[in-house]
Amino acid sequence: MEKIAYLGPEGTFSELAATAFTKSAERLPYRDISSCLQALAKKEVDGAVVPLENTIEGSVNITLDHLVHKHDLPIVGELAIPVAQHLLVHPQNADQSMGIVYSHPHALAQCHDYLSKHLSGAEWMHASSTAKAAKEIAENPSLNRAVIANRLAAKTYGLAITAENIHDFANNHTRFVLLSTRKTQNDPSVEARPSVNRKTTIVVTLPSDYSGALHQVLSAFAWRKLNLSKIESRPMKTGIGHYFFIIDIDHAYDDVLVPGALEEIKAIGCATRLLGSYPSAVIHEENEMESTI
Ligand SMILES: O=C(O)C(=O)C[C@]1(C(=O)O)C=C[C@@H](O)C=C1
Repeated sequence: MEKIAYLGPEGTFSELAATAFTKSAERLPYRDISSCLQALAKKEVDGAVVPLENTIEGSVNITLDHLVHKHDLPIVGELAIPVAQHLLVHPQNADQSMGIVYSHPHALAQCHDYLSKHLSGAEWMHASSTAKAAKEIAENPSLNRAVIANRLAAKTYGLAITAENIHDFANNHTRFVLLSTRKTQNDPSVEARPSVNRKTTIVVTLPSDYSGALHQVLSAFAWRKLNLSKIESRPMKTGIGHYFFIIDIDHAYDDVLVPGALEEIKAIGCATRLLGSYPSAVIHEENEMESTI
């Protein structure tokens, strides 16, 4: 059976996403995103499902940086899943006010407005994942902590939901990617979804002594009418002011115009690297997810 690594323990959004990609695979929880990617690089698993970007919080930098700096692990599919955050407590503490709110930093940030309005006195405490926080308070009811996590975590760890849908913006989605060194470029589970699109993600490094290089990179796509759905700069980590760009193109790599655009970019001295050309789909509502939440 195929093995897929995800950020554990059971009940994370990453697990929900992994299930949405492939229900039949064996899902293996890892303590953090870098361990998931390392497990795939060492071929302990056949694939890894990791978060890339959230509607409210933006990019998951740890994933981007690992894909660019540490590993060569192709993206073979993408799913954006709905992220509904709830406030959970141990059932013994359902009537008490909690002094600490405990969760993954991204989950806390997605509920910033709610927390300032309803739990302004509470301290924020970071956990390695939403489900890790849920598991810990389930095991230690004496901890004076509320947790932000999903419905699956509440069910898995027997916690009470005291406030539902506390994320600050209704349309909260996180893009997850499936990475694999074995699969073909077409992940069949995403390919089979309605409204699937093709996307190509590249990393571009600009030549240092070329003014207007970014303008030229963008115009290589613009005059071919190739739509870009994302462009973001990240530090190269080699010195202040050194950046690379991650660009999402809304077309397949073998789309007739894409190779020409990339050749044009290379001709001005840019280095390019392909992170993947893959099918991409959005799951709009929680009830469209295969797993029970
Ligand atoms: O903690 C989890 O449940 C995760 O899967 C991680 C993570 C993230 O890294 O952004 C994934 C989706 C949500 O945006 C919140 C947290």
